Amino acid sequence: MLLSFEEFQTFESQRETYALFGYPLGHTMSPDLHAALFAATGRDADYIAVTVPPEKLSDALALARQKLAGINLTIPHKKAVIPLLDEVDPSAADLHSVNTVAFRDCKAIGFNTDILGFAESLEKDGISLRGKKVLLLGYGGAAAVMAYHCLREGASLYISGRNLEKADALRDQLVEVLPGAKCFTCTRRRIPRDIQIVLNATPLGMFPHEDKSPLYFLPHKVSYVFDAIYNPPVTALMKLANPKRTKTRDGLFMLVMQAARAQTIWYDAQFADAACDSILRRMYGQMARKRLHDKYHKRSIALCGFMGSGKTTVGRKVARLTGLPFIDLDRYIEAQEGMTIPEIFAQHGEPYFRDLETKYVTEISEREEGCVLSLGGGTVLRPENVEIIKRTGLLILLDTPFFRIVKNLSHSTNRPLLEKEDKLAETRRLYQMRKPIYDQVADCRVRSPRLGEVVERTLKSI
Ligand SMILES: Nc1ncnc2c1ncn2[C@@H]1O[C@H](COP(=O)(O)OP(=O)(O)O)[C@@H](O)[C@H]1O
Ligand SMILES: O=C(O)C1=C[C@@H](OP(=O)(O)O)[C@@H](O)[C@H](O)C1
Ligand SMILES: [Mg+2]
Repeated sequence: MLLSFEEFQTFESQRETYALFGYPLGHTMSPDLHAALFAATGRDADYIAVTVPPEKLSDALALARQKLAGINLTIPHKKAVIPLLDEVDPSAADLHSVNTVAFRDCKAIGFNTDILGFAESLEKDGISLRGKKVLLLGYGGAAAVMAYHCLREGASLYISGRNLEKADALRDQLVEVLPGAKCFTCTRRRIPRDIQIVLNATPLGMFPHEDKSPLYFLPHKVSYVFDAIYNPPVTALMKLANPKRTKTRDGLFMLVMQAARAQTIWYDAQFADAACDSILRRMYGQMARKRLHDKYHKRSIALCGFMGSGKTTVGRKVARLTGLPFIDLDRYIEAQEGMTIPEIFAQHGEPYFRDLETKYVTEISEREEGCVLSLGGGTVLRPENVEIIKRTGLLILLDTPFFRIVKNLSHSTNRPLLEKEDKLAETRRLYQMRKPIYDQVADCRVRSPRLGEVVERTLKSI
């Protein structure tokens, strides 16, 4: 729920309620994210977003003390709220940045959980900072959080960005609160060659300017890239990394964990790793759905690929994570025709089945409501079908390695095309014939033998 300040003045909470204050507040994932976290701990609580203009922050905080159980703050309130609070946690005070306020014993106490979110995101990837040479791109609020954590953990930090004076100002602010910290600034041309970790806290590469990157190449010793951006989930900077040598991480897990830690502060919420991972996957699902509309102007996701590549299995999971309805074309045809696929092939032959595919693909594509549509392995071989699918759908290829496809098909009995004496030879023959067509028609592709990875990569490919 998004409220204006005026609406918030008359707002009456039905149950324990938390809020995000910001200005302006466009699209924010926080209400959905906090709702998912409340659900994970079984907390009966609401989370709302309130547009609070800077001059109303003091009034809004006074109202919050009466109506709310806790608040989060975003731009431009993180610093401005500090003089209005009764107490401020030392890290938040050092950073001049409060993103979480708890109301305890009639006191408003400020914390910064962005630091915790960043720390837990690095921890998830097993990254230790002690003694590492770290390059930080940017000098704004997110950069300050990341720099503070790196320096506290004993990294040598190089801050770079377009405006070196601002980088110098951030360095001076940090060295003042962390005396002895190894903090330097450098122009983009003087980046040390032996940098091991790169952190992006600039907005360069954020949707819709996805081709922008704060660097053109990575120093050759870089083993980890963290980008605070989460739309897109894979930024141009992250794409510079060679996956064999360099791990990458986008900013979504940091976002999830700063919210989780706010709930820990508010009501001592504890989250199992599995619960956070499951919420992270759902957030990737929501982001994929948003990008499907905003970037591609489509309402559906269609999965293509060879028989046994995982279209049906992956499609069902992608549907659950995006919240879109799921349709498997083969099951849809079977339900409409009252016959199984092998029965249709046996009684009417393949050309008849292909006409049914065109008929039902048209029907499904014309629906107002979008869906995740798992196609049959042969559906995209007809150019007409591809054209129909792409009118409303983004076509993603599950480019599953051949060895995995063969394993997946080993127990299959309901694929009439493979009912040949030498099933493996026929599988290979069809695969080699079709592979160039799949490659040609797909908008995006996902290649991995591991099912869990395929689902997440499918969402991130959008
Ligand atoms: N990457 C994978 N790893 C392990 N099993 C998989 C993988 N992809 C698919 N499977 C399994 O292979 C079988 C066929 O998958 P399915 O989703 O029916 O493929 P398709 O719809 O593309 O023909 C299913 O039993 C599924 O669980
Ligand atoms: O590749 C094909 O031509 C076919 C694939 C099957 O779907 P799956 O790809 O889901 O197995 C099914 O549509 C039919 O047996 C024909
Ligand atoms: Mg299938």
